[in-house]
Amino acid sequence: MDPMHSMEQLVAELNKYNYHYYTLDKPLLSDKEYDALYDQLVKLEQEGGIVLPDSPTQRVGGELLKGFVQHRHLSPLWSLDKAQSMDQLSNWNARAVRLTTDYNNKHPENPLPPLSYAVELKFDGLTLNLTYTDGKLVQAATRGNGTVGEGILAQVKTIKSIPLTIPYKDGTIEVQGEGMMNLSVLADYNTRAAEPLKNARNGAAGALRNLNPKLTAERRLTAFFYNVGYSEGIRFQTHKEMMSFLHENYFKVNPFISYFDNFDDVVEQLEDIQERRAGLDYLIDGAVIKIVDMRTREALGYTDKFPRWAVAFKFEAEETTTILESVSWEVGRTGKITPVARVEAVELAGVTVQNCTLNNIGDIERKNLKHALGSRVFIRRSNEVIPEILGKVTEENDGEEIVAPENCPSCGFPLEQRGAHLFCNNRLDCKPQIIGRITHFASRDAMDIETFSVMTAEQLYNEINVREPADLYTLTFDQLIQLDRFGEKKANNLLESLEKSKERDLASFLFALGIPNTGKSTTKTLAEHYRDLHAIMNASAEDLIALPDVGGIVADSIVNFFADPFMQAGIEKMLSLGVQAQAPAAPQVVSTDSFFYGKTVVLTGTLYQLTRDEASEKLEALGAKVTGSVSSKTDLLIAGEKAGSKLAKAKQLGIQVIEDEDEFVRLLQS
Ligand SMILES: NC(=O)c1ccc[n+]([C@@H]2O[C@H](COP(=O)([O-])OP(=O)(O)OC[C@H]3O[C@@H](n4cnc5c(N)ncnc54)[C@H](O)[C@@H]3O)[C@@H](O)[C@H]2O)c1
Ligand SMILES: [Zn+2]
Repeated sequence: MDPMHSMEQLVAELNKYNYHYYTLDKPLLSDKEYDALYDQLVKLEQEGGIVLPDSPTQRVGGELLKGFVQHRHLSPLWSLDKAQSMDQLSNWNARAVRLTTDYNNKHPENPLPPLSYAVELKFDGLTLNLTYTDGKLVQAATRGNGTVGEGILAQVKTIKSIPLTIPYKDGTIEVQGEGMMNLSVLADYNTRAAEPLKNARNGAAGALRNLNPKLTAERRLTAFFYNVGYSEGIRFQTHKEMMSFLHENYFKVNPFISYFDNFDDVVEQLEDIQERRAGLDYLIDGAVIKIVDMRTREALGYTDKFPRWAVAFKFEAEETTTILESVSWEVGRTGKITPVARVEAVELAGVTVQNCTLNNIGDIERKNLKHALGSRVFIRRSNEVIPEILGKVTEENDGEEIVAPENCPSCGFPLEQRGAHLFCNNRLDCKPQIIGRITHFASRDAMDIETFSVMTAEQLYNEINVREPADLYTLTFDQLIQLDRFGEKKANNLLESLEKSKERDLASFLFALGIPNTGKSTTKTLAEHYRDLHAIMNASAEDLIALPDVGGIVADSIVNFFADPFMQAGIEKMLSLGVQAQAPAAPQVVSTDSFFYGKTVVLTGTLYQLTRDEASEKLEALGAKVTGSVSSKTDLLIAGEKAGSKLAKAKQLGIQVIEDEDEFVRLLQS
């Protein structure tokens, strides 16, 4: 195809995508795919030296929606130059260095200071421009095309963290930030929403560009501010000054901002942010590097589209689209049936994705995926979890139907729907459930039976009829030695590990039983409170609810589990075979002298002199309570290296933080 023709096609295509993304808030492809097409266009334009008049490379943002009043920004809002690799980033820096040197050669009497950089998170939400006159919020607008945006004052006023009045009363200013939906808020919203939101960015953008502010309020948005775009009465010399101004005027500014004199340190910080990304409660799609000195910013100036004094370093995308090929149904150890999707292989965040989770049949309905087989879907992968299907790209029901099974795919038993999930109730005779229960029983945090794996469980099931955890304790050397791949040594090792596991403590034993909805921390609470297996087996739901962290669902699950004669028999059998399930010795009376005594402590980040588990144990021995998340009840945060969102939150809440590991260790010993 001749270049002109492909350029026209690309422009048309990209403009269509822009319209769906910016104007309708309903993207037709992932950012990753969009960016690839966009880069292709930029390349053609550069090679051919021609730019079509309606090329998206020439404009910031999108078209305005009818129905909103327009707002002309007092100074234009810019897009950001992008770097997708370290090379591109170095090029950006080289240009900044060169322009500064040129300037200094021309103005030797008043040179610019050496370059220094601010590194901020690049929030992935909707740009907001707020206008304050004499201290009062008088307008709020989207970025629009950069010059004119849509007035969304009523919508923005529903964001509780945005101040309606500010102390600065010297005429008019405009400040810019990003309207966002926290991921925890999105998850919570989606558990109740008739139509779940596909992602937090669309959740925020859709809510803000909606004519009904009530809907905006329901989405419980938040906003981070990072720029003063226009001001009558105040000038800043540095970015730091500007950020202090925003902070002093009650704007929410992000705590992850750092300043560097050396470009190599900037690069290191980018890696650091990338590692923290998965721990943040909001979406970021990169980091923004800005030159700190305002006079230098003026000297470097702007291109048509963006400032030369800032650059966005884009991280690897976490979202893309692919084709949903088929769905299979897997049976878990509790009998829960999970739909697993097979998708057309696609690269995402550094790995090839082929399997995605669909959670449950309720989710398939809610996400409008019922007729999605063979269609294009959005998938998202964050951190190491298996990617999730977020929804269909188009709204039409143009795919084949995903048919939920009526019978267990493994044992054929009729399935029962409870809530959003399907269950196979044939617990005693459904192979994957049995294998799952036995494997879980043997796992590290449970009975910790060394060398035991799913394969062992299957082999024991197939060849020696092992049907429940209790059967493990009846195994004999003669039985094991007959098994495939079992030599004398392996058989003895397994028997020894089984023998050793009989001494596992009560909490681990309870966890090993695999009570539905009951995790490690709950079984620990149970063991510490009751200190006796039969007391727990006989506890009523009322008693259980009185314990910390035990709610109604968990209490019912525990009671139902122990009411089951099959479980009771299995437990008694294990006890008769020598399993002890003892509570640990009563806690030592601790001295109240320790610095940590009576404090609620959270550990985060990497420690080097001891593991986090060891640190927890020591803290507990000194009378501290160690918890997992930072809240207003936290007294102290121990932040090791690479601490992420917990550290930020603790700082926000004004909680005492120990960041120096040596000091922490010293306090443990004193
Ligand atoms: N999927 C689609 O169909 C589609 C269509 C169009 C655009 N897009 C996406 O949008 C991007 C282009 O959008 P753009 O031109 O607005 O650029 P951009 O969104 O990548 O960068 C500019 C914006 O960054 C925001 N920002 C966040 N944190 C900031 C900080 N700390 N300091 C300064 N600004 C900060 C600002 O709101 C600013 O407007 C593309 O890269 C693409 O990924 C996707
Ligand atoms: Zn079954």
